[in-house]
Amino acid sequence: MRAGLVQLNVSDDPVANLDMTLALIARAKAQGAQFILTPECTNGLWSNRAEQRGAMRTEPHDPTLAAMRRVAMQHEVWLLVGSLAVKSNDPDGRFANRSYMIGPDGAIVARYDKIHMFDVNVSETEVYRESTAFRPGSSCVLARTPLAQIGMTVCYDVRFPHLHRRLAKAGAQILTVPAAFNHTTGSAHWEVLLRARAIETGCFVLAPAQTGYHPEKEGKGRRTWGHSMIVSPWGEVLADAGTEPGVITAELDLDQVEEARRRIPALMHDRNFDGPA
Ligand SMILES: O=C(O)CNC(=O)[C@H](CS)NC(=O)CCC(=O)C(=O)O
Repeated sequence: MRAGLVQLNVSDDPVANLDMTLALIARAKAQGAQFILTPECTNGLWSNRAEQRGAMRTEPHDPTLAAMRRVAMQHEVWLLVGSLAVKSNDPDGRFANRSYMIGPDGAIVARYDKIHMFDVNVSETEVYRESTAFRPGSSCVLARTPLAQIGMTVCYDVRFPHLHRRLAKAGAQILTVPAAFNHTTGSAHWEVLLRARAIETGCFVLAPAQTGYHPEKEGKGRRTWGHSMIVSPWGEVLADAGTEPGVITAELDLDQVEEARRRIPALMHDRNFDGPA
């Protein structure tokens, strides 16, 4: 199976973001991709949460989601929409940061709400409080498709290895890590984290990412790292998108999942042990 990852540089204009996304999905299809993936926050990144609130829709009324279902049907591909910010039923009015697995008939076969919120002071000037705008999910999701068993995660989740291990033990062959990784932590951690998750689990890791400069955040620049990546179950980087918007593809041979786990059966070697709780 050929996977195609779309790397985006979104703004706070969902219409322009959708145009760019559709053009790059068409390019991935032209390059032979049967499974196409887009980054976290495909419908946009906002600097101003009040403006974002005005632009967000509930799931049945989200124009990006409707367009993604149509384009999956049009190209007859499986499509992982890394995430969309959608209005949820949260009592505090927060959005969901929700990832969608869409089939070639346009049906939504799985939804995953990002569990771990990026509430982090990257530096004195770079502060993120994702949980003020987004309501975290509380369920781990494995999408069972005819393509593969696909463990769904989003961005900051990549730092929580037990989530990935649980997905792999439940049968995942591919882990999806759509992201809007920030530039500072991306340069230090992104590739290492992705390769570690692949090696630990014996899964392919598909990580479509945002790249470049996004609308200013309360006067502070927001810059994402790019480097969308396809990693094999042995931990090799099969493709790296660099820093420009675009598409990368790679052929995924799912037999490599079993092979990597046969060579290093660490997934089966868990033991109970005593010690600090
Ligand atoms: O805020 C929004 O609108 C959309 N959400 C994001 O972009 C999220 C939270 S700020 N980004 C991350 O999780 C980056 C994680 C990261 O960079 C790391 O783990 O180092």
